[in-house]
Amino acid sequence: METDLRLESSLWIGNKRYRAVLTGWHLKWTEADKKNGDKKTVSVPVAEVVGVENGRVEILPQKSVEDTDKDFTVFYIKRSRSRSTYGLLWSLGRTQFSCPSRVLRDQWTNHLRTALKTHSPLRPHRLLVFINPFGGKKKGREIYHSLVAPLFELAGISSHVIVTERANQARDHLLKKDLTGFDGVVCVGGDGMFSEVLHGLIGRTQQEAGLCETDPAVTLQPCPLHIGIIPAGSTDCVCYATVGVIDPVSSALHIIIGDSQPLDVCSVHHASTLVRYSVSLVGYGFYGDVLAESEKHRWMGPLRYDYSGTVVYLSNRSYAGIVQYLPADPLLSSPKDKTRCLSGCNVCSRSTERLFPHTSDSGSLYSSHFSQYSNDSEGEWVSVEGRFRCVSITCMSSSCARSPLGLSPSAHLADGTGDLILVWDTHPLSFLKFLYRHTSTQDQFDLPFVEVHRVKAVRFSLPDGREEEVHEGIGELNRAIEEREYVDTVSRNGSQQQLAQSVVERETMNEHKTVASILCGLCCKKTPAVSVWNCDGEILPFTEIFCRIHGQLVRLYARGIEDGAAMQNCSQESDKNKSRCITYK
Ligand SMILES: Nc1ncnc2c1ncn2[C@@H]1O[C@H](COP(=O)(O)OP(=O)(O)OP(=O)(O)O)[C@@H](O)[C@H]1O
Repeated sequence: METDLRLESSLWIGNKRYRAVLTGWHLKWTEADKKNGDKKTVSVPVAEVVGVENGRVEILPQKSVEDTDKDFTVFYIKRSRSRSTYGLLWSLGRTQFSCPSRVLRDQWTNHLRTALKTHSPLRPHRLLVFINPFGGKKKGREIYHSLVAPLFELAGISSHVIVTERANQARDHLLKKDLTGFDGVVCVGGDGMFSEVLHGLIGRTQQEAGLCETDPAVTLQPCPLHIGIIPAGSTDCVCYATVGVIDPVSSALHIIIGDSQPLDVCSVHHASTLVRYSVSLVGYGFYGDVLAESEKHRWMGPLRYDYSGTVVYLSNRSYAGIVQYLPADPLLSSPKDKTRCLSGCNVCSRSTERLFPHTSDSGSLYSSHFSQYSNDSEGEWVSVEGRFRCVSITCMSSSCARSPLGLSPSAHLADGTGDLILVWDTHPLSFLKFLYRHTSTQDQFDLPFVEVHRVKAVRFSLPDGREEEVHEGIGELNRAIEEREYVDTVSRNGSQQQLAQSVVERETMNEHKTVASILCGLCCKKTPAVSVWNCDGEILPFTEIFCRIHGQLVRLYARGIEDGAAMQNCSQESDKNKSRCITYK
């Protein structure tokens, strides 16, 4: 809805005269000296104005300022399509305006700056930035200083930058240090770096609330600080799934304008221990084996995943297990409804109302309504037992450049549920068909050996007697794994300090044997009895786990995937509350 007109005058861009109008919500300019039919209007939402500067200013690739009395420059978000990605790329648009007088120039810049404050209440002022200098191609520092810092400076954001010197430094900082005055935390790196920040912020929030995060029955408190991701890793899946592109400038612009995307988080427990948090994949069987295998070939770089995928596929394994799950309300959505969770998703918005029933303004979501956070009432658990090629739980579509629709194309980012995908033992060619469908638009769930369920919690256990089998004949391998510093890998950016205490110590030895048996299978070509869990790219030290989905536990500086086609479809609908979830082909 447009508010009252705020400012209108003639302005010049180059030697052309324009009629410029600033309403509460939009800055528009229309060429004045053209016939009505030929007039084109450029309209920029105030919420997407990045900054307003006096004079004729450029920012990228280098800052230059021509300080003139009658000019001002407006920076704003421009969108373009990228052939290789599903979402839209954002870049910095710039228009230099000339006014007839300095007084009018000052009026424009003051009005625009006031409009920005009024209409973008979630814009950050101060950010804590962690850069992993070793993530991906080791370009984190360069990416931040050349592409991101100039944009933050333009937007008036001050940042405290920490270049990490060791794994888990960001997590430990967030758990222990004073965070007063920060609006958000930015990680420059890949999914591992994001995971560190996720664990640190969730842990800190629960500490301050006096909640015991290890207890799976406890309803965790949402984090008050937003997380921004500047992609600079070798795997940037969380960024891809929440922004739609892997592009540091797009991500920086989402941070600057204070976009806010809630995200569900899955807590993974073993007995009374919190093992890890996950946002994308908790996978047993194929995905666990591929990760375990790839750890042996780190020297190959990202190619190790292709290599390990082939090795594991050829070893043709399935695993026995008991899966119990708590289904989500089928009336709200379904993993097979062929919709996509896109920016402004209606299912997620309705979930916000359900999870935080007394909140009307998302900006105040975490400040004043903690006590209103309500848990869905428990339903009936369902139990299945058999042999599985893989068991996967995902809180989001987990789309990535290789699998543009992801593991579960209709999963939602913030509806308080996860999707449980069960792939029963099947012929190798049928399993290959399932895997191949992830790279195309064919429905990977439309296969007789695949089940998918929308769930709130999942429990996985081994059939009686399996543990015995696991522990046979693995003494040698245990030693080999210790040499490979497996223990370090597991705890590298894993659970909080307080989690891995006595229970872990006692059980870890047994569980290492489980992992050993996997690696044993791969080296000795003997089929192991159990697989391992791959939790967002880390191997879990336990086989029997309990997973619970926590609705909208964190917020990212993102807005979900913007899709041009979807926006066009929706703009043709008259209903104000239309769904932004479109049908995919
Ligand atoms: N200074 C550092 N030295 C070593 N490791 C670090 C450092 N800073 C962060 N890490 C760790 O590096 C791991 C990988 O980082 P990141 O996700 O940024 O890059 P990546 O290339 O995508 O990694 P990967 O593909 O191996 O997950 C993270 O788990 C993080 O804990």
